[in-house]
Amino acid sequence: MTITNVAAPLITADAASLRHADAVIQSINLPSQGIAVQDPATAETIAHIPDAGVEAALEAVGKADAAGADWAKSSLRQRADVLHAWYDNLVAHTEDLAHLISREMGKPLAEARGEVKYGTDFVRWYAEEAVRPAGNFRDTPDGGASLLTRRSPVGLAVLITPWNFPLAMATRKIAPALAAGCPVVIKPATLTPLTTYFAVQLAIEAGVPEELIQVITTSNSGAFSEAVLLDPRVRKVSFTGSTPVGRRLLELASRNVLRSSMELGGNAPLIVFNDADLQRAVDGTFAAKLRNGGQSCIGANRIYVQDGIADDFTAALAERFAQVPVGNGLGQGTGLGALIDDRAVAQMHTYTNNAVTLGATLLTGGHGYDSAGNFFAPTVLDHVTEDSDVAKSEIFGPIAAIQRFTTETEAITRANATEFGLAGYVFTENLDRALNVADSLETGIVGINQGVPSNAGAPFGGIKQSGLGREGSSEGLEEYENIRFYNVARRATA
Ligand SMILES: NC(=O)C1=CN([C@@H]2O[C@H](COP(=O)(O)OP(=O)(O)OC[C@H]3O[C@@H](n4cnc5c(N)ncnc54)[C@H](O)[C@@H]3O)[C@@H](O)[C@H]2O)C=CC1
Ligand SMILES: O=C(O)[C@H](O)CS(=O)(=O)O
Repeated sequence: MTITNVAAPLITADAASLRHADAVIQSINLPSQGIAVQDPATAETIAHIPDAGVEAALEAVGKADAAGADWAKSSLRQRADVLHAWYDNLVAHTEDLAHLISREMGKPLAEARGEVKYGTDFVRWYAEEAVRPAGNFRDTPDGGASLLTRRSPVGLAVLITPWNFPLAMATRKIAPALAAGCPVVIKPATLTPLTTYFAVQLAIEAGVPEELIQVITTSNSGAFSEAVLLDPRVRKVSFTGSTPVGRRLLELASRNVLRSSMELGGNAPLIVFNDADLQRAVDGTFAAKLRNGGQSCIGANRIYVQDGIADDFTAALAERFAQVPVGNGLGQGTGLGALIDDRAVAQMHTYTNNAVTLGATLLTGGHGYDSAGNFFAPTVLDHVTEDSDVAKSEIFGPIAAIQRFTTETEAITRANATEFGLAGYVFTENLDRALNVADSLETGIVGINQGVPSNAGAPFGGIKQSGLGREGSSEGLEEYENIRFYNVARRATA
């Protein structure tokens, strides 16, 4: 099979939406011009961001550290009020944020609005969580003393985020850090940095102390992390991105024994049983695969379908994929936007060709477009073999790779045959089977008849080589807290 591009019409950007996005970009205070930021749908340069060196990064550490001294002394109510104000300001700018996300990352405007809802939910959750009383008073088992436990801010946190959810990955880290009383230095991906700059600008407008959140962008992220993670003022690192980079950051974090949160790569299995509700399984798989154009660490990567339902399922899924409108995320009705860069598109061609060469059947898609943008068609491959690259690698794109199975035990064994353990999915109308399979999956997250399991109220994170720690819910706050205890001697006074 050869790499093909087709001249099928792509949806173009709506002029008013482009003007809206570019007006937001103009409103962002970018301290200097260094690195070009491109629109993945058109290859246009839409902004230039600072290219900070080590000196500027360490200066940011100093500013955050200084601002953090007062923030650590703030009352829980003060922290909550500021986070509520930031939430309100973000929500008030939903359209600005959504247009900006679409412009710099490529996702359809409707999905970008969904990300704004998801990302702001983290700020609201930690505004509410900030005042939750934590700690307790207990007696030692043998008496004679009491134990008081309390929580304190872990200290200056370095946050490093990926390009695929430019707002949500930033707020999922900044909000709990602030709620716990910590200052932050955040380094967003240089592919999609503008949303972080804008969101932090809105935070300062809402009353977050000006120097408490420092944003650093740099073309040399390795030098950045080697400098800041070895700085004694830094006490925490929280990273979302690929497992190889996570390993490197953990090596650096080990030097000063930093508290570390790692949200890393995935290879999610999605299992459809014969007793699944067909429509529910197709809808859930469509969402789990095509959300964010498949560029999600929890995206359905290996789709296992039981023999009895497989023909109907694959035909229905292929029909859904074939109907997805492809084009500029700022266009009317776009269902799948541009992928983040041309390397991603080339990778989709390689994955498709490799799978078909090894025996897979291409049911729909499998091609790119004659365009300056990074487009690849929604693709469904059936009868994928286990030695195919798509069966072993994190696809991170709009390719549904379907494999068939016969027994429940076989499906679980194959699903767990990976070093990753972030998310998994199971579709069945049998409650016992759903919970038995969920219990057996070696993942931190399971979607049961549900293709989008993420929620600000849930402790998001992986096991095995998909990461350490959790983000979201009350567990996400503990990542930024030290738990301490006082042992108080007691004696009778009456
Ligand atoms: N577990 C999760 O929640 C998520 C995991 N990911 C994973 O991330 C990958 C795709 O996202 P990418 O941004 O391409 O990942 P990436 O790991 O290449 O980059 C992520 C961030 O780390 C920075 N970075 C890279 N090398 C660094 C270094 N040596 N020191 C400091 N920072 C460094 C990048 O500039 C970016 O800001 C996939 O593997 C995906 O599974 C992506 C999103 C969420
Ligand atoms: O970047 C990702 O893939 C996210 O962590 C997945 S989610 O939390 O947005 O669902």
